Amino acid sequence: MSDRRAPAPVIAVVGPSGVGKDSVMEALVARQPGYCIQRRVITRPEEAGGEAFTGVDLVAFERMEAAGGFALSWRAHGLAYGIPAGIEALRAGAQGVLVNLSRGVLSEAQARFPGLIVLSLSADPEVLAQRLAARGREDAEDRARRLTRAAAPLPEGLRRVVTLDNSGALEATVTAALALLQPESA
Ligand SMILES: Nc1ncnc2c1ncn2[C@@H]1O[C@H](COP(=O)(O)OP(=O)(O)O)[C@@H](O)[C@H]1O
Ligand SMILES: O=P(O)(O)OC[C@H]1O[C@H](OP(=O)(O)OP(=O)(O)O)[C@H](O)[C@@H]1O
Repeated sequence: MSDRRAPAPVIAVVGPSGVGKDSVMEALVARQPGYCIQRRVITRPEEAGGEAFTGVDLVAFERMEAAGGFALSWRAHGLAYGIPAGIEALRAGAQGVLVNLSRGVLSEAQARFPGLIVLSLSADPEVLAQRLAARGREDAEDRARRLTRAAAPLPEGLRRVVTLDNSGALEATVTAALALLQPESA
């Protein structure tokens, strides 16, 4: 009998821009030893701030993509996003690996990562608009475009979905998320 542990589940944190995906991910990792975050590669300058990510230009991104460097990649908001293939090494040593994904890539993610858990966050429309504005990274036009995707549905056929409203305090969301995720990821 092998004594190798199965890879940790990938926990895809999804929801509209400004809903709090990165904040919830950071708070979950701070509260739950064994959880870690897989950083994304994004065609955005690292100085833009926000989550910790690897910023590359489109030529470098497409080179990495063609070389099989991404477990998943997609385009949104005029940017290209990739989840490095190195996520498998993180899964080998963790209890859960959190990634910020597009809702549009979830079916592919479930096929790529068996046992995928989706943590789907929502917030009231006025809260979303306020948070996006407070973040201050996008101009008004880009913010308005992002808000039109706020209610985008999840694809059919996802097997493990945890849905939470993050309109209230971050701590409340994280406590609820841990209670719902831990039995599943233990
Ligand atoms: N529960 C919350 N209560 C108050 N502010 C929050 C909460 N969750 C996130 N925020 C704030 O909202 C903004 C957007 O959060 P962020 O985590 O960047 O969202 P996303 O990754 O979904 O775009 C940030 O300024 C963050 O500090
Ligand atoms: O298909 P959707 O579910 O609408 O998602 C589209 C993109 O928006 C989200 O980005 P995020 O809110 O993190 O914005 P950012 O990557 O520009 O920070 C998500 O991480 C995807 O990259």
